[in-house]
Amino acid sequence: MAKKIVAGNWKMNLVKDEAKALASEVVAQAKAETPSDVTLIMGVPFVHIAEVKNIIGDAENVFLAAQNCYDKPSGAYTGEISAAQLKSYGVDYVILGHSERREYFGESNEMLAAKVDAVLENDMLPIFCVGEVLEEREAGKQNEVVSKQLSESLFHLPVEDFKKVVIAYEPVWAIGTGKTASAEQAQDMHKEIRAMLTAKYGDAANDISILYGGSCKPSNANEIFAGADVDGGLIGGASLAAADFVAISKSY
Ligand SMILES: O=C[C@H](O)COP(=O)(O)O
Repeated sequence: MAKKIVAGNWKMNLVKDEAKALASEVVAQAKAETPSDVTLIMGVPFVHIAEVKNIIGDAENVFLAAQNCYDKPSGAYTGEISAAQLKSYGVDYVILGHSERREYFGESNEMLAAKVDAVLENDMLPIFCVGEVLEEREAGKQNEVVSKQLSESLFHLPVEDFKKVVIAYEPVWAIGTGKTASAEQAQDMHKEIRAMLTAKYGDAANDISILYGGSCKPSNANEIFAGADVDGGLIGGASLAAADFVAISKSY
């Protein structure tokens, strides 16, 4: 069975004291309120990783994610961060292929395949984002787009590695826009994704967590998470308020 996961993506928000305060609130509230079968993840900017790791301490249900990494192991790549460096700070998950990285930093499916490999080689777990832009949705091409993203970045993996991947479906037109996919649209796409994974990897696909992302908040999480193939959420804006983020983790 797929694990229930609520992952926050702080994106490029918060300075040091704000990050420490938010992480402390999340850890305290999650301890008291998040159901024990839900994995809560904070996806934080690189500069906050050490502080947030320290705050998480030995909390049992809260994990740490980075928002990107480079695929090369080390060397003259000024400004980049390797998977091994992230691992050395105790990072558990790495968000890869977010639409903002695809759009603003030109990340291709091929580059992302190499990043997926680097993350897995360093014993961390990728949260791999897929999703279509508005024009693709309006042209009815969402299945084709997502299928290409999955096959070009993930389908080279042997099944034992593939089982470590978390998928996040984020329709780009719903990110930060306040426009959420309907619960039905989310479930339809998640079911399609599950079918694509099953066609490639068989029953192992049933254990893969497929998260929904895009204007998910306490007021709509319950309805979205009710979808049979929706195993949780990748939360942007609402992960910046501890009470909202933890409320979402109770929305199953
Ligand atoms: O990674 C998170 C997603 O981009 C969703 O962001 P949002 O919840 O602010 O729409």
